[in-house]
Amino acid sequence: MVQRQPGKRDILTGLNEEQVRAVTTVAGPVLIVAGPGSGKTRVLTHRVGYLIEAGYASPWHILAVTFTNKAAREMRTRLEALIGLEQAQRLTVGTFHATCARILRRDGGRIGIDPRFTIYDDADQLEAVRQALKALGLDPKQFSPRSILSRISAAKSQFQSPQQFAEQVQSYWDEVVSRVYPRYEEILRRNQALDFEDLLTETLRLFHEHPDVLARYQDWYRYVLVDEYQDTNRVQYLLVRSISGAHRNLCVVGDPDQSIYGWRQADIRNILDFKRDYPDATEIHLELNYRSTRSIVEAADAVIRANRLRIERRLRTENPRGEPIRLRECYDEGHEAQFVASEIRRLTLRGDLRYRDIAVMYRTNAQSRPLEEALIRADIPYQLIGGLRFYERKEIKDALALLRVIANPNDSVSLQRVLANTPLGAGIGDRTWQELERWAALTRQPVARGIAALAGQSDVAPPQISGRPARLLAEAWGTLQQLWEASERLLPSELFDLALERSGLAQLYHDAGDPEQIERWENLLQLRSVLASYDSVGDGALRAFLEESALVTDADTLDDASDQVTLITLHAAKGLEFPVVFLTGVEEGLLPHARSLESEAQLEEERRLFYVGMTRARQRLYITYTFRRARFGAADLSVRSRFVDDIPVHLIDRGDGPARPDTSPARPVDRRTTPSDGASSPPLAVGMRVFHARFGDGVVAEVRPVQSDQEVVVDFKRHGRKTLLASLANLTVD
Ligand SMILES: Nc1ncnc2c1ncn2[C@@H]1O[C@H](COP(=O)(O)OP(=O)(O)OP(=O)(O)O)[C@@H](O)[C@H]1O
Ligand SMILES: [Mg+2]
Repeated sequence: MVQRQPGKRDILTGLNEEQVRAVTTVAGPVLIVAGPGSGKTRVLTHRVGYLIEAGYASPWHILAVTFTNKAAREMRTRLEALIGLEQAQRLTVGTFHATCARILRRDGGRIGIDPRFTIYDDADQLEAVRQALKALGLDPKQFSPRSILSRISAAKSQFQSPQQFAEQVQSYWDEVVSRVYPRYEEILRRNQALDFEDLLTETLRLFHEHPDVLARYQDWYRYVLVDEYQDTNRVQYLLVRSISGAHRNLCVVGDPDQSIYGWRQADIRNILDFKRDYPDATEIHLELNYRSTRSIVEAADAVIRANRLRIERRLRTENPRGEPIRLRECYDEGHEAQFVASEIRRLTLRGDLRYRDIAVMYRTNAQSRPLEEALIRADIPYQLIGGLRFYERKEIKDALALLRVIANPNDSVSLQRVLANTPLGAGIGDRTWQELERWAALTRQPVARGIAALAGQSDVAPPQISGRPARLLAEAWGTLQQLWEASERLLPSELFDLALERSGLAQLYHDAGDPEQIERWENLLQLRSVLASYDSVGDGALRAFLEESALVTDADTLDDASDQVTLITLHAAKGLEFPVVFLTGVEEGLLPHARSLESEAQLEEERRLFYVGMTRARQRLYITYTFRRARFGAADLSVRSRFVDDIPVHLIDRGDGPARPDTSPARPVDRRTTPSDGASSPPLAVGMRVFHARFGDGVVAEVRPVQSDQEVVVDFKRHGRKTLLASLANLTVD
């Protein structure tokens, strides 16, 4: 096949002067700091193309690090168009985690890591914490495994060993964590598993202990490029510095104003310190935003300028002014969702916009539910990013656990899952499992070995299990052995079929009649088609597949091909762009999130998050907030986010009055008199004594006109100060 090989010129066309400089300054360290939509990612991609086309490097000498697998795939696709498929395939483009996993598979043996190691994803890690808690006799219901895990992950990413962590314990909570942490590590080691933190820290340890290995990678990756550099943490920073240490051809791009992963130990100093660590670095600023209309750019600029901890920089664009930013107050979250759905309907009916051009964003995952309901009711197709993902469904996890056990028999967490959830383990109860675990902890051997001993295939003293459970375990072991043997000769998709059949999963789901089971079977078939795409990979195909599936991050489920509205959290939306963006729930307590209200630094991070959301929009930006919102089961009055106040009024369109709930009979709206329905509300004035059904007696402190209604601030005797909408509050005047 003859491929069109574009030359240098092609790679530089369509770039502005500064972008060309960023692409062609190939030697030495380069720092590109620029605002959203200024072409940072585009520059990085073209730079890779340029290095190859201009003859500076062969594809295999280039390492490009992206923030998500999705971003990696996108970059690769663009490069295929720029430099041809063959060249693009030889590049290393991936996330930190994927890159490190590859390095450890190859060279981890030098520091005692079995190349067949399993990668524990978030759910596996939580399960390991749960197991550790149980082993310590602590109740997972009392000590949130999620919080413990995030504390452990934080410690690990700061190189704190369990011992070091224990030495600096200061609270009761830390004390609990310090007991769980070593157990957690032990469980991972016993299962030959690495968590996400390990992938990075173990790679660093490998480099540190074996300089010859590091030297090999340094020589290999002569050109290193990193996107979204502002969100790298300390460990990632050290990795980048090590790998690029010899040639120093390191190019990083980022935007300190978009640093939103502080809670995951991202360290904004990495970008600020770059110049100190590389005093000879070429620094390039990209000035122009190509993504958004002038209204959006000016509004976003005004919002971010209110942060104090930032380098003064102006965002500007030559794009047309476009439409104003649409700010809408809605009655509650149901009404907000209705408003979003009806706007989407309106926009798409006009014909120039498709569903996939539209994204609805929110601060927390839980906010997606009413939105989903409204979209379903309006018959609008959508995809949810970061909800219950495909890979988190039970049947998928079960099948994956089975495949993992086949790839690595010593992975006890997966083995337990297989025995607990598939017909393979039918009849094997908790008691049996507890004994196996006790045995494993005592002998410091993988559980698999205990089972092998029961089946008469290992010389170690077997666990104390006899009778029917022992027989069942031995049988299951026999089946697994057949699968191990088969895995040597079968293609991934063939192995999948065999594994599903032998484990009984196929019969369980396929032969079942009810729709839910059929849906599960369909999901399994979908998984099979993913596996089939690895059939052509050759040796190590199964492992490559398991690797990818463990590393899929939230943003990776985004499927560009389908015409669907995207529902996504602000965190996952980083780096993406959409013609139309709805930012919903822009309220105090949500954005900024309640947890961030106490510290200035966290408040600033929340503001950056809002800024990231605003700057995803190309043509139209909606900002919505509610008058009241159900939180923790009870409806609470909401206050519009302070961030909105920083948008210059002339850029805003508030619509004509508060957006009105649609009182169609399809969804009866309780108590939903529209605010303009003010006839029943008494005239209120400051100083009046009033009574409210829920809050009791109070005195009016303030009255403000809002569109066609009044906002009343009342000091209640028992419940303190509340802000109410006059037409809805049903206040009785004394
Ligand atoms: N010189 C240019 N001419 C035309 N369009 C451009 C140019 N540079 C960038 N763009 C377009 O502008 C948009 C934003 O570019 P890109 O995604 O690379 O920005 P970014 O700086 O990486 O943004 P973010 O900070 O949000 O990740 C893209 O659609 C890109 O194709
Ligand atoms: Mg980008």
